[in-house]
Amino acid sequence: MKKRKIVGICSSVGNKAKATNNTYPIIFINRIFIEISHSYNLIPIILSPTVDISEIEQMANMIDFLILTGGEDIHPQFYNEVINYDYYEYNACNPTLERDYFEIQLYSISKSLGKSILGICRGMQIINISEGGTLCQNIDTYLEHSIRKDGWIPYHSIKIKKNTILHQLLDIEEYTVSSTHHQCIKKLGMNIVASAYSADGIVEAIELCSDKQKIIGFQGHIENILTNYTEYNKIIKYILS
Ligand SMILES: N[C@@H](CCC(=O)NCCCC(=O)O)C(=O)O
Repeated sequence: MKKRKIVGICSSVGNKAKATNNTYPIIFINRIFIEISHSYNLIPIILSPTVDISEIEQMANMIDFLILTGGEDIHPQFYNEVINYDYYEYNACNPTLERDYFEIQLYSISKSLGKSILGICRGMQIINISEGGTLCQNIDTYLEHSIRKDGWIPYHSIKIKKNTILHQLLDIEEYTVSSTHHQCIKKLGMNIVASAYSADGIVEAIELCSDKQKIIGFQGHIENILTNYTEYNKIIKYILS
């Protein structure tokens, strides 16, 4: 039997389990990543944050593909800034230093091993910070990028830059994405190419691809809109195959 490849999916850290009403710490992912993995005949593995470097190395060796998922704000200490907004409002129940450290290490090791990497939202920000870039800690532009308090998710259009892998894959100049973030890339990391922007100048996609490696980041949630915005399947296919 042909050995199935493994996709490692990073998880969020929380402290509430709705089903049981307990307050134990939990880790969780959006189930869509499991479904996407299965649709490519991959075995999904949920990666829990750890600060044990040997564990991180073993995880990176075990997987074929890495998905850095969305979630909490990355602490600005990882890009040499102090907090300049209400960090605790956005990360009320989740001190995320452990996850931040874990994902930055995991990204670097996975990259050095030549794994294909997809970063979504926070995941794209992890890629940028790991490559020496920085974030704008709180977006203040005319477009709506954050999820509203009642759960309503804004959509906006993005412009795709020519001469990028993203443009090669999608072969379109403009598309739409759903958006649930309040931070964004300020300074691009070394060698990172910004491949899409929103009308207010926010970096919406990045890439760091070569003949040997595929690394793509998306600020919007392409994973959640694959049925209606089918072109995004091409990105998933590019990374996971
Ligand atoms: N905290 C960062 C990143 C936002 C982010 O990843 N949002 C998605 C969270 C939930 C999900 O994965 O669907 C920011 O606000 O910029």
